Amino acid sequence: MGNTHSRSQFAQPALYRILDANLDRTREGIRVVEEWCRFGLNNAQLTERCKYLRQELAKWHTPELRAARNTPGDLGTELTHPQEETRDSIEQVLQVNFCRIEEALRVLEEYGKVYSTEMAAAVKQMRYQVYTLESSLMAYQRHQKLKQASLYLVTSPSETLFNTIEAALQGGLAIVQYRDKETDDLTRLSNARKLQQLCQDYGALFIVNDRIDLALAVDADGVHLGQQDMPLESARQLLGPQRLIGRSTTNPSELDRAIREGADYVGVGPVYETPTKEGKVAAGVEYVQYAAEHCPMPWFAIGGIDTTNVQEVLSAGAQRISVVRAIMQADQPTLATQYFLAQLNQKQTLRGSRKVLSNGHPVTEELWS
Ligand SMILES: Cc1ncc(COP(=O)(O)OP(=O)(O)O)c(N)n1
Ligand SMILES: Cc1nc(C(=O)O)sc1CCOP(=O)(O)O
Ligand SMILES: [Mg+2]
Repeated sequence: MGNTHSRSQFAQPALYRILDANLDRTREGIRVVEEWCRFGLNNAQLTERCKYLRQELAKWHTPELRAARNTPGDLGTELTHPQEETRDSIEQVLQVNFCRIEEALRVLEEYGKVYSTEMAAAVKQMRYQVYTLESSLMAYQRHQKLKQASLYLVTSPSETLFNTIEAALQGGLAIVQYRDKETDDLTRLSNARKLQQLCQDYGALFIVNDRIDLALAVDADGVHLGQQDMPLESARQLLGPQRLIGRSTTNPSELDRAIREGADYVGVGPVYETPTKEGKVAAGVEYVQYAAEHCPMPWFAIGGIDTTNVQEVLSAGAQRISVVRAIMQADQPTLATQYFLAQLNQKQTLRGSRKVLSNGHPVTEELWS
């Protein structure tokens, strides 16, 4: 490689082996991520970005470096850690591999400075590109899950919090929001951590109500903010582009503002009066109808929804609902979850072939994505 610096006879084989091993490590890690972008997400743009990075790295993987390989003499091949042998989820596979890629790029950059300053500079750029790729991929995954989710459980304080949530997750629940206005921060932090882990184990999104600091502390997928909570612009600055932000809306003007301000999803309600949010006037099914015709991003009808009225909410145009009591207080949260999901799925299937709204306008959410 050009711009090669002098090095001792003794150090050269070791240097080449380090570069060769870390070029391999980086390319393999990128390939793992690439396969998910291609086959898991079907996302051509992300797949292309991985492929580009692999090809850029390959340019530096010269015969000279490959020739230094000495696998039988490499002590590292025998060193494994039990944590390397299992992965709980696809998210973990991706996280571990991004970590591996970033570490290996850092090694290439540092040792590359002895080998070729050009290589070190190129690898540094790649490391930044990998950070951006990781953010884009995580954001994309979250948005995909959000789009696919139709039932959203907002928690209430409960003696059986974790059992109830796990039971609902077993029933197929796709989003959980931790909402707790009663306990102290230490308990909140501990509860949020456990719920985040539980949701990750089941591949569900985990959102924290009101508290951006708590969401960041437990690496939640996002926050839910009401009209009296933090403005969206400040929340976005704190959370960055890759986490989800939900906004409560009660009327068309709040909805329009949430859309303009870049909310990822909105709550639409309360559809009915509810003891869970005492004193809040019902927005009614009329507002659900309005949202169905005007909301371009995922939205969840919320407030007083249970098994007796869910059909009315779906008939008004809701494709997604959010509940507290109907699952948190159900005798069998798994069955309650499955019941709501079945109602929602039935609605989706019926709507499947209809690509226009009752007023003849195209289905707006399809245009949004
Ligand atoms: C999905 C969803 N929609 C609406 C709300 C209500 O949020 P907010 O108005 O901030 O009220 P509190 O929940 O903080 O009492 C929600 N939490 N989730
Ligand atoms: C947390 C919350 N937000 C609402 C809103 O309209 O913004 S209604 C609501 C409570 C919903 O509880 P339940 O399902 O028990 O009626
Ligand atoms: Mg709030």
